[in-house]
Amino acid sequence: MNAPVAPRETGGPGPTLRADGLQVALGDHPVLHDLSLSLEPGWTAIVGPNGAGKSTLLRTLAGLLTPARGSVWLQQRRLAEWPARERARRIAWLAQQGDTSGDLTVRETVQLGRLPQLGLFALPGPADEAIVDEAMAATECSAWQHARLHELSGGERQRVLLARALAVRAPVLLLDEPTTHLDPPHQVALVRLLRRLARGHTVVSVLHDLPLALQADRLVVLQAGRLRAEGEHDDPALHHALVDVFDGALRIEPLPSPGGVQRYITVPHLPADAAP
Ligand SMILES: Nc1ncnc2c1ncn2[C@@H]1O[C@H](COP(=O)(O)OP(=O)(O)OP(=O)(O)O)[C@@H](O)[C@H]1O
Repeated sequence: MNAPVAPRETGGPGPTLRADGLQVALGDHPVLHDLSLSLEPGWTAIVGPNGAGKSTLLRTLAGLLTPARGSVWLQQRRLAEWPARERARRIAWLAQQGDTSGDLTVRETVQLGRLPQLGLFALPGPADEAIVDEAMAATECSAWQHARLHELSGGERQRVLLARALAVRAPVLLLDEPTTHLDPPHQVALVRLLRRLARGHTVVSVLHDLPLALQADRLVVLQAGRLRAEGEHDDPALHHALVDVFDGALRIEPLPSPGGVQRYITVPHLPADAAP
C-alpha cells in the first residue's frame, strides 16, 4: 500500500467534522448520549469496548444515521443541509461489513468510488481511470482487477473496498474497522497508508487493535455511548483511561525514550492462568 495518494483540500478554518451534543438511538435502544467531538485533519482512531457505540458514531458522522438530538457539522454547515452528492464528494465511507454482493469486478467496484464526482450519467474519463489505478495500487489490488469480488478472500475484498473509498478522493475518510481480515503485513501497510493520508485528509477509523490504533495522531475512547477520553497517542492520561475502560485487560508499558519525553504503549495484560 505504497502508491501516492494525492492529498485534498479539507475546507475552511476549524475542525472538518464536529459532533455537537449527539443523541442517537437504534430502535428503542439509546446508543449515543450527548456526545460532542471535534475532528481535525490528521488521523483519529476511535476505540472502546464492544457495543460502546463506535460504529454508531461513525455512521452518524457519515450522515447514515440521524441523531434524535444534536447535529453533525461538516466544515461550517450542518451535515443534514448538504446536498447528498456534495456530501458524498466530501466524505468517503468504508462500512464494517462492506457490501461485497453482486457480480462486479474489482475494477468496476473501485470505479464506483468515482460516482459522487461523476454523477449517474457521465462516463469515467482518463483522469478517473488514473485515480482508480492509483487507488488499486495503494491497497495492492491491481493484480486482480479483472477478478469478480466474490472470487476473492476476505482480506483481498477488504483491500478492494478500501480502494473504492480512496477513489472518491474525498477530504474526509470514515473507515469502520479497515484492518478486518488483513494479515499483519497488510495491517502495517494500511497504517503507513493512513499516516500518509493523514497529511491533508481528515481520517477517522474505528479500530479494535490497540497497538494499531496507537499509531494514530489522536485517539477517542468511547464507553457506553459516552466520550470517555480523547488525546494524543502518547498522552499518559489517555493510556490510563484505556486500561480502565478495558477493565484491567491491558497494562501500560514505558517505551525506550532516550533523552526525550517518556512514551508509553498499552498492551494486552495476560494473567498467569491464561498463559500456555
Ligand atoms: N439495529 C439495532 N437495533 C438496536 N440496537 C442496536 C442495533 N445495532 C446495534 N445496536 C446496539 O447499539 C449499541 C452500539 O452498537 P455499535 O455497533 O455502535 O457498537 P460498537 O462500539 O461499534 O461495537 P463493536 O466493537 O462490537 O463493533 C450496542 O449495544 C448494540 O447492541
